[in-house]
Amino acid sequence: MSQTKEQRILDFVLQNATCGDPQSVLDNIDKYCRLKEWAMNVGDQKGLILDNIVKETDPSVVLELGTYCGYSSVRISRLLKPGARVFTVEMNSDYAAIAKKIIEFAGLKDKVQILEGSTSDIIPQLKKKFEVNTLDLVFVDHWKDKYKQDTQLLEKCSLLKRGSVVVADNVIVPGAPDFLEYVRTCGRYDCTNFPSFLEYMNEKDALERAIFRG
Ligand SMILES: O=c1[nH]cnc2c(O)cc(-c3ccc(F)cc3)c(-c3ccc(F)cc3)c12
Ligand SMILES: [Mg+2]
Repeated sequence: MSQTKEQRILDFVLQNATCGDPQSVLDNIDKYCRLKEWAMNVGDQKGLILDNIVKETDPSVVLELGTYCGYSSVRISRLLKPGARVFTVEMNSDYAAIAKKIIEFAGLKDKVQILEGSTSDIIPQLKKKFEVNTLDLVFVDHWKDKYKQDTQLLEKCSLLKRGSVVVADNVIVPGAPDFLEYVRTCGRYDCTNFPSFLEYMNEKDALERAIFRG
């Protein structure tokens, strides 16, 4: 059966990265996607900004919307203290299967739980089914048209507390203008834009950090 791009990324990692070494997994995904086939990982440049936000936040409970191949799950969970957890939501089961293998190869399976399904269905289940109280960090990186509605759903489900940090990828390319307008004007978030570049390209992109005021 012909391989998918995501299977080729996994194979490259398995053949070139070091088992149990998250940084080598990240470096090899970046190498493959820069030199061979572009893919929608947050990448090394925006990834460094995300690293700094994770280190500043030192979260115990992280929610990621959009797992893809697991690159940012590895990126985030490699920085977490013992006992801290990442819940990552992916609706594409082929992507989820690849991500599971990449996260396991990186040695991070005990820190990351992949939840397969739609964010609209899973977010309302986090408290009762996954024993989540509130979220310390949310990385929004799934689909531009769902950023605003899912952020409002997090509020509605009382999953954000004062100081909860929401970080969104791609707020320039492809852009999420309704999300940006909402978090910047609704009065419930302190927003900061972090200009960078689209992964593996010279196009301008940015992360937006929106800290919930409670
Ligand atoms: O959808 C995305 N989710 C999460 N991160 C993404 C990302 O980091 C980058 C892109 C992206 C792709 C192609 C391009 F020219 C510019 C940007 C996308 C995306 C946008 C529209 C699409 F039709 C399919 C993919 C996503
Ligand atoms: Mg992205």
